[in-house]
Amino acid sequence: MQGIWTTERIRAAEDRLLAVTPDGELMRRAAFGLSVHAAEMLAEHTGSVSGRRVTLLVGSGNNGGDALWAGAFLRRRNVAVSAILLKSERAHAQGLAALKRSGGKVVSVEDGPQWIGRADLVIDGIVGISARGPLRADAAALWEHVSSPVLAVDLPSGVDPDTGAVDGPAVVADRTVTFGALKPVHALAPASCGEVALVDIGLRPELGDPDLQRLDTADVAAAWPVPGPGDDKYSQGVVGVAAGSATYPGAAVLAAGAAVRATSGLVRYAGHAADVVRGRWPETIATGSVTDAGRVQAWVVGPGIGTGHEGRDVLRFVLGRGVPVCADADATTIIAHSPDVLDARDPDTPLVLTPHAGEYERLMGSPPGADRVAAARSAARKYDAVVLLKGHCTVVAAPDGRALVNTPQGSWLATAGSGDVLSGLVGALLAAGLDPWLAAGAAAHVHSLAGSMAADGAPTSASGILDAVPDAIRAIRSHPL
Ligand SMILES: NC(=O)C1=CN([C@@H]2O[C@H](COP(=O)(O)OP(=O)(O)OC[C@H]3O[C@@H](n4cnc5c(N)ncnc54)[C@H](O)[C@@H]3O)[C@@H](O)[C@H]2O)[C@@H](O)CC1
Ligand SMILES: [K+]
Repeated sequence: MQGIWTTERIRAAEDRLLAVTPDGELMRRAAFGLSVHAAEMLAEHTGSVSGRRVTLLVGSGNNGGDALWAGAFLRRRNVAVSAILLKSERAHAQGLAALKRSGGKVVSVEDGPQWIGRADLVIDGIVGISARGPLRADAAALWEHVSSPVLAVDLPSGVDPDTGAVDGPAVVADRTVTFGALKPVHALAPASCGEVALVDIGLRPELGDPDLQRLDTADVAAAWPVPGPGDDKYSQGVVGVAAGSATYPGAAVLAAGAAVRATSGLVRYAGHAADVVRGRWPETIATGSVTDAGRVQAWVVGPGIGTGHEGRDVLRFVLGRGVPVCADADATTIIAHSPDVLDARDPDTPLVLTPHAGEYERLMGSPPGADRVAAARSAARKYDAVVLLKGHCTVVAAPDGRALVNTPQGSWLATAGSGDVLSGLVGALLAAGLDPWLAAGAAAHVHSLAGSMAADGAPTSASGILDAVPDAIRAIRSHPL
């Protein structure tokens, strides 16, 4: 697992470390790491380091100090460094002195655009973890002129460090170099951060348990069910899928198909699309009703079942079986409109809810807002359920407060039916007995990997994602641990 800490926790840890570290040492460690990445980017983009031009955008805090010190280190490699001080009277004094000593040039904000225009690389040291809100007018005006690759110091300025929200002008970086630990912005705003690199400044021992996590490939590989020699089709966990309708059988085919592709046990289907599901997935046992579906170890319920009486009865029935349930799509809407259906649930059986923003609003009475992690946590508490909040980055929260983020590569998953595939994956992992929070997180991880493998740079579809699920699992399991 990769740990992620809120800026409040980072600051407290930095204070403890600063108290036992010589003055300026942490900033120099951070800045040296930053300068290494800057040189690497120059080499990547221009083929050389010496003789290249770097422009620093420098704000009034320590983030600007990091940039100035990095500029001084880059001078040692014969890089021409110019620094635009947004608040010249409040620029980091030691950093500025170091840059000047090294032969770096300080240029005025008015002359800034021409220096930015000539730069091979721009380093964003405008603000770091202490700032909130979009770029202010002076920085936003300079940002307009940037066309070279951008390296962000700690985080892209103008993006909220704790939520990744962008609410106005903000830096978009090709690479973000952060110090000591990942902050929420790095997992929640991949499009703003670009590639994220972590420079160790010795903070980890001061940090304690993370606030938020991200699954590594190794975590997903270790969690994914693999049958042993003693297993048969029942012992691996039977998945029940209650989805789709005679008019809309697609959701049923996709959710059942994902369960078929994700694990090697048995999948039962119950609903009005039984013939279509049986035709597409002959390995399933398909019946017309949940009441005669037979025994399963977990249910996926909701996609395409409708929100009327019949859908409610189906949901109530599966909630009362004493097995984990993944309630998706129409099932979330039913729960929002008729919360009494949850009375059928044995409180000890896990429930996973998978709302997108609109379904979340129905469940909670207000939209998720900028802080999607807090939003998922509060829904998890309210419903005593694991809540998988869909969006560009998927957030999974458990009622006990655990939360993880899945950071995707691109947005190809935003395609019709993609959610049906995800719920089938969650159901398969629940039936295999995984902890429901981990099941939802691992399913989101494989789903997004399958999406990017299926897309491979061009649009894909839910069927494409479904077909790529085995490749995604294979890629994860063959990844060196
Ligand atoms: N404290 C430490 O131990 C270390 C801190 N480091 C760096 O220090 C940064 C945090 O430094 P600071 O706490 O000085 O704060 P920042 O560098 O984040 O800047 C805060 C300053 O920016 C101004 N500001 C606030 N909102 C703004 C906005 N929207 N637009 C423009 N200016 C705004 C404030 O007046 C304040 O002076 C980290 O992100 C990291 O880059 C690193 O050097 C590593 C070590
Ligand atoms: K920054």
